[in-house]
Amino acid sequence: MDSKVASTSVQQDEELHLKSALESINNQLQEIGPRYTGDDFTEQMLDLQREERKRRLEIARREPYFGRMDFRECGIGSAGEHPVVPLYIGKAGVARDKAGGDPLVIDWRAPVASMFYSFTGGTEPASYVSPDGEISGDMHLKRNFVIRQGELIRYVDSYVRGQEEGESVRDEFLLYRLGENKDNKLRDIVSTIQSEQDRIIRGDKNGALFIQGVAGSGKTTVALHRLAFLLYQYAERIKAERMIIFAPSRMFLDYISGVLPELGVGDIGQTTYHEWAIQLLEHDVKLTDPSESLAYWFEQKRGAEDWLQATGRWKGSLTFKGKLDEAIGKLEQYVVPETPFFPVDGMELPPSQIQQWYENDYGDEPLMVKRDRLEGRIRRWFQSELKYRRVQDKKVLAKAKTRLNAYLKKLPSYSAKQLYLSLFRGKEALKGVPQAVAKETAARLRDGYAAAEDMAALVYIHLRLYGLKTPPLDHIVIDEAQDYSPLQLETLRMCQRTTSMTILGDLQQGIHGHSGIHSWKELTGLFPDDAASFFELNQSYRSTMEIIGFANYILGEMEGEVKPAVPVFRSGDPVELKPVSEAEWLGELAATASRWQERRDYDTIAVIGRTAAECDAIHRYFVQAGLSASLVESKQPSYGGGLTVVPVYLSKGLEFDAVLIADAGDGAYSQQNAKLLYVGCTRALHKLKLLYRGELSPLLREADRDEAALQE
Ligand SMILES: Nc1ncnc2c1ncn2[C@@H]1O[C@H](COP(=O)(O)OP(=O)(O)OP(=O)(O)O)[C@@H](O)[C@H]1O
Repeated sequence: MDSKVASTSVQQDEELHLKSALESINNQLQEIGPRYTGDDFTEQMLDLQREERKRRLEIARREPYFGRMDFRECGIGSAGEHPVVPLYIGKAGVARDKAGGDPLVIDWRAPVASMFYSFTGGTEPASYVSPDGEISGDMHLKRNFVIRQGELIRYVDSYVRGQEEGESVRDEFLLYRLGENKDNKLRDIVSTIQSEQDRIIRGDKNGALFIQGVAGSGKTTVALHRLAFLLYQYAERIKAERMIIFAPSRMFLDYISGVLPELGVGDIGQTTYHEWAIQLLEHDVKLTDPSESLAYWFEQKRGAEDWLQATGRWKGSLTFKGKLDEAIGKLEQYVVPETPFFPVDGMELPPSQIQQWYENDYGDEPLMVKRDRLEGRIRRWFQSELKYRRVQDKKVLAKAKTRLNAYLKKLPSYSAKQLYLSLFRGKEALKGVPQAVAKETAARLRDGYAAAEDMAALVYIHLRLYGLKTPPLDHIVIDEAQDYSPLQLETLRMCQRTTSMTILGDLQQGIHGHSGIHSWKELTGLFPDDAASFFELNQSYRSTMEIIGFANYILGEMEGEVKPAVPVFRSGDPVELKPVSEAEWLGELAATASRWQERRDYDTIAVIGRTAAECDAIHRYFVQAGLSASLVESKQPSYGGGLTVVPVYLSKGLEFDAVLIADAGDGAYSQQNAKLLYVGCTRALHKLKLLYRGELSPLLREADRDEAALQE
């Protein structure tokens, strides 16, 4: 048959199917009556179920499904050989009608839908694990749709049985999606999740799942989809309110804030480690301005000497945790006073009795909780003994009370801040800590402040002394985990009954090496072997082949083991590398940004500077030149898209259709700054241009020799 005729009739069939699906969804929505407002408990529960159904139908009304697969289950059913069944897959599952029956749309997280992602072609049987065991069969068709406002815009067959033509067709839909422009929010990828990503999304709930992924490999996106999957798969066992995402900044949280609602998931906590810590510490300390530390590390040139003196890695290490354990152990020795308690003559409470209560009655409770219970126990002993001895003389009673209060003062009572401060004070100050650091840390704490590098220690002490006062967390996601210390991760582990974490990052983007890890072993080592799994994502989906090829040259200049990113076969403009004189520099930046804005090819454009001071100057010039641009600063809660001027160290995690690196000269990026420059270049989806003043950065000399990759 003529393939054009065939595709016209497929288009018509799919349009008809879409029409009838939308009709069914609308009818079902109309049938859901108004909300129940009475007191009947059963009705209230039914109302909640109706609301949940309505929410799913509303998601489905916007885009009922994005994929179809035709599958024939192996074996013989009651009516003979199983037929080939078309299964439509969408963001939310929808029943065919109010009574249930066959699903009209299958939720992408359902076990059968996993084949849509795991099946990558060929005639081998496809299979999935259903609640009743493994089911296998033959895949006959895999089709992707783009549906907007109820209209079928496009469909692409990525697999048709009997017409396998290698892999090229399969990528067509992915390429179409990757070629789209992006706004200022990360989006869901349910329609194009790749099999390597799907394995992570559907990975086991228990244990710590680590993902090392190159820039643009979809780590953040995958982690968010995994949360949606876990909530669906373990609906009875985990709650959204007990899941939490840790991200590096408020701006980053705003950037990712759209994905979970698009996937129909709400109520998941989203925070930064430091904000969370301050809350856990009940605001007993304030965090010093993080922009001071950023300014220290990124605004001025830092050499090897500064790195050696940095205390962040030490304060986040397991050696330091050992010191904290020692201090807490010492404190524990003083909980039971050495002297007996004599409230009135002849009435004695010996330390051996108190010790016995302490050891036998309070189990594994945190130290200060045990101390408080002990205080209560002593008070009860005091009252009952006075009663038993019928002590009624007011003077004797008053004296006894004074003695009680004096005795109870002997039970040590410490906040995390006080205990931590005691480690840095006087002659007892921790050995191995340079005097200047001890002094500075103590002075800060006395003023009620703690630096970012002190937060994990404070949280650790607090949890050991007081325990977690909120319900334990069901699942934790840590994004940009290469910036975490082992002690930070340990504190989060203490907030769970059973470890269930998704920990993602990229060592090649570890620009906070003064405090973060240098090898994943530093974090994986916290878990027993059977409780940690490690995944690598080496394919980059964000950028064109040209951009990735260019950025890989920078990777080649990094110290230690590096893995080049593998691009998806998506070609775009060659990378541009252009020298400019000091006098031309700002004008050239403005002219390029303005040209890109006028062409309207890009929705988001970033001019990435080396420092905040440089960005400030560029932004002021742009404004004077009449360009509409926004400037990203360290404390900013969000960024608005369009043309943005951003310091490279704040651009981490974000992405832009077009990126202009303001100055890639050797004055801006020396050999030690490979990670920074790599982060900057890998923010670009479709277009990358770099200007440089003076000599080109040594990190780019190899790239500069590759004439084929560059545009003159
Ligand atoms: N399977 C996919 N289909 C379509 N787009 C994808 C897919 N995987 C990732 N992407 C896109 O690639 C881009 C990068 O994703 P994401 O930001 O999650 O990557 P990342 O690994 O966290 O990046 P980085 O470490 O550089 O910040 C996003 O635009 C995302 O939508």
